[in-house]
Amino acid sequence: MSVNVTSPEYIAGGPAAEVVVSNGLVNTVIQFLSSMSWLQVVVTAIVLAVSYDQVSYQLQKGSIAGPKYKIWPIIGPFLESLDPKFEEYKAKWDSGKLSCVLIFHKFVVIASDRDLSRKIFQSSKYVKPCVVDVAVKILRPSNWVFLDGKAHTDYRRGLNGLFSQKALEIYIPVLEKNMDQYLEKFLEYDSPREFFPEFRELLCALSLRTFCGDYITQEQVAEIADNYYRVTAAMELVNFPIIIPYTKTWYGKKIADETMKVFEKCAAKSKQYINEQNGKPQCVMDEWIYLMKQAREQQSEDPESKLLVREFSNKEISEVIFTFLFASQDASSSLACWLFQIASDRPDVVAKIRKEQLEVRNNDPSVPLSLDLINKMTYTNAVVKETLRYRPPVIMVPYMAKQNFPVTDSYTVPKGAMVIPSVYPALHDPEVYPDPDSFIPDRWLNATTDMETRNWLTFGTGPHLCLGRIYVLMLFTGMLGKYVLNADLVHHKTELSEDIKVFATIFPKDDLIMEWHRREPTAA
Ligand code: HEM
Repeated sequence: MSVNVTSPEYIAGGPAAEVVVSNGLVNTVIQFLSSMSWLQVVVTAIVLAVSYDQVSYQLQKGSIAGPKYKIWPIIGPFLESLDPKFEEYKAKWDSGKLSCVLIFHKFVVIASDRDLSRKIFQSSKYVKPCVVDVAVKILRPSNWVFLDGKAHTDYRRGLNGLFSQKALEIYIPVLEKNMDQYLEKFLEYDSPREFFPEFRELLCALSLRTFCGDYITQEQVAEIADNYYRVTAAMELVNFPIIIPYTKTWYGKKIADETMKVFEKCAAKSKQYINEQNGKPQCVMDEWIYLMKQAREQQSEDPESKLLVREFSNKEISEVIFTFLFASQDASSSLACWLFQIASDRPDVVAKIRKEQLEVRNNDPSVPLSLDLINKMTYTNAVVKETLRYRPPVIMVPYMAKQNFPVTDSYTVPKGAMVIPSVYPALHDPEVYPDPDSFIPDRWLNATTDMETRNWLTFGTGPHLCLGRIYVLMLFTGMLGKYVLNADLVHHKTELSEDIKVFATIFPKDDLIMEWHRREPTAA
């Protein structure tokens, strides 16, 4: 807290008295400084800065858990934050329901408790999502993800229809065609390889085809899939205030801008197809433009009716679609890595999935995917849900306190602090998920309310709840079933396979070494 010594609250007397006192004080300080050597001035400045830093930390920390003193003066655990370790996060969660650190001047409060995490997610009066500074430059300041409160809720209402059951049904044939192509590619590899990059490419291609259909060319898909990692790599906690050519942030922004340009052109083509050729929606863009058309027609019939979906420009569409890619790419790649690693390590789980896959298709493996079929895959879906619990891709979500936030009766998060609800501890709560460090898909066959709601923070909760959550479950249930039915997955385990690497989301530390072999889907 800074104290203004010239403020009326601080000294009694009128404006004239204020000037006299502050002049006197300034003179005393100047006299004191001029009697010191430069070395003494520098040492005094450092001592004052370090003391201020410690006092500020102690005041903000209050009663919650955290190091007794800020061990590294000024920078705090900044170096650790550049290379985050899962074990360090875990130690923080174990240290208390609320704990804290101070990195430079940024005070960070971490909630590990389920109820406190939910409270933070749902307190939009006090908090808003917090992104690293460079995200605003890369995603553009006009992007909807930076809206807050009512403006955010209203905008989001226009996007909900893109992930309704009806819309999801439309995307399945496109997804299946692309899943098949990648399955062939994986089966053709003649030796084991790291599947972390393979899955990143697969998920990028699936997302791009779902979002843009055939308006995006195969070359554009390949180029975006190849380069997208530069966007993730650019999102560092601390960046230089301006973007310097040929640095990580420069490449990140370049790729984002080029990708948004591609999306803008796709949106123009989709408008032509839906509006001028009366086409049937086949991808997210089509569905969005179709919903706009429907809303327009409804309003022309009934001018008094409120527009359900307003008109979005091609540029706006391109920015929103980019946020979908941004939100999905790392989390979905993380889920793919854990899901296929876990499945290949557990032949009993694979056998049950295969049995179910044949049953729902009446023993005809050529039956194409549909929403109806996927909804019948109860066990396969349980495997996906258990993976999302056991290895949740997003382990915590940073928010920022817009004002002092009384998070408990005894502790108030100071305005401006980062406040982070954690996802992982709620999903490893032994009272709700007994034996939480074991992978037990069957637990989902008789799920309790707490399992599916109060503790289920995998996709967040509250006004920013993940827009793609139902799509994720549908896509991965369909894909796991199909891949396991058609391939034998061999995992080359290393001593790092079970260790967790944090790279925006979480991945097996050895990048998952696998090989895939073709199998006869009806084989016993
Ligand atoms: C395994 C995959 C995924 C996981 C684990 C995941 C998880 C999350 C989480 C934890 C949040 C923050 C929620 C909050 O603050 O309450 C989020 C937000 C979001 N997700 Fe996902 N997500 C996944 C995939 C996707 C996909 C595929 C899409 C789009 C197609 C998507 C779109 C979004 C969007 C747009 C937001 C921001 C919503 C808003 O601010 O209103 N996500 N996701």
